[in-house]
Amino acid sequence: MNALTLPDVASQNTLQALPLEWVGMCGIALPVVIDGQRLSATADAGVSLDDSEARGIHMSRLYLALEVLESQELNPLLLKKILQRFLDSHDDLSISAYLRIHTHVLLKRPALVSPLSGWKSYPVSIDAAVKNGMFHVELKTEVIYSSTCPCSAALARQLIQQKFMDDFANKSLQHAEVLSWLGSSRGIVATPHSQRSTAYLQLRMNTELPDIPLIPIIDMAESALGTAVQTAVKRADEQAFALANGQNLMFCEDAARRLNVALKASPGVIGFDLKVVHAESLHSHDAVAESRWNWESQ
Ligand SMILES: Nc1nc2c(ncn2[C@@H]2O[C@H](COP(=O)(O)OP(=O)(O)OP(=O)(O)O)[C@@H](O)[C@H]2O)c(=O)[nH]1
Repeated sequence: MNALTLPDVASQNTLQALPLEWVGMCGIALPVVIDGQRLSATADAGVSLDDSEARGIHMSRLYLALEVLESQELNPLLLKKILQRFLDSHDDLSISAYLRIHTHVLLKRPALVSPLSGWKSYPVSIDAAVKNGMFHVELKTEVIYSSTCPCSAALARQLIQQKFMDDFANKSLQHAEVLSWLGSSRGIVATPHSQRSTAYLQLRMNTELPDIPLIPIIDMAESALGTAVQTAVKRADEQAFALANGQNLMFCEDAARRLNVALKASPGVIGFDLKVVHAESLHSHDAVAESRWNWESQ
C-alpha cells in the first residue's frame, strides 16, 4: 500500500492576502473546575491571523491546549498558560489569543428564617485575552433580585394615611381597633408594585490573583441589593422577604449605585460595566440603569 501524505490546506497560501482579527472555534463542550466544582461548560477559543498570506490557523492546536481545563482549577494563571500555548503553537501566524468560557455555577442558598435551603444557578462567562502583549481577564455574571418601587411605596402609604383619616375622623383612638385596622386590607388599602430584576455584571479582574473570586463577588452583589431572590420558602421566609423589600425600596438608579459602590470595594475588581434591568410590573417596558468604572472596551 502507498503511504500518502495527508494534504494540509491550512499551510497553503491564500489567494486573498488579508489578516483576520479572530479565527477559531465557538461552543467547544468541555468540563471546567471552578471553586472545586466540576462544571459543564462551552469554550470559544481563537487567535488573530496576522500573517495575511496564510490560508488558515491550526484549529486542533487550540483544541488540545484546552485539555488542562478539565482537571485544573480555572484561575488567571491557567488561562494565561493556555493563551500562551495558543500563541506558541501559532508562532508565525498570530499575535493575539482569546479564550471565553461559558458555564453555570450552582450555589446552595439558605432561606431567610427557616432551616430550608435550595440551589440557585448563576450564568458565568470568563473572557481571557492576550492582546497587544497585555493579558486581560473579564468575568461576567448575573444576579436576580426583587425591587420594590419607592415611589409606589410612598403613594401607597399616602393612600393608607388618607384611609386612616377617613376611618378615624372625630373618633378617640382605641388600641385594639387601630391594631385590627392595621392588620386588615380595609385599612392597608394599597400595596406598592415590585418586580423581578436582573443585574448584569461585567468585571475586569486583577490578573495577579491566585483565583477568580466569583462566589465572593456574587455574595457581595446580593448583599448590596438586599433582596436576592429566594429558593425554598415557608411563610416565615416570605415575611422576612417582605421586610427586606420594604427596607430596600429601589429604583433602578438606586440598584446601579449600590452595585457600583460595592464592586469598587471588591478585592480583585479593577473595572466594570454594569447594567440593571427592572422588569416593571407598572409598565410593559423595563427600567434600566448602567454604570461604569475604569472601563473602556477592549
Ligand atoms: N483552519 C481551518 N481548519 C478547519 C476549518 N474547518 C475544519 N478545519 C479542520 O481542522 C483540522 C485541524 O487542523 P490542523 O490543526 O491544522 O490539523 P493538522 O494539520 O493535522 O495539525 P498540525 O500538524 O498541528 O498543523 C483540519 O482537518 C482542518 O481541515 C476551518 O474553517 N479553518
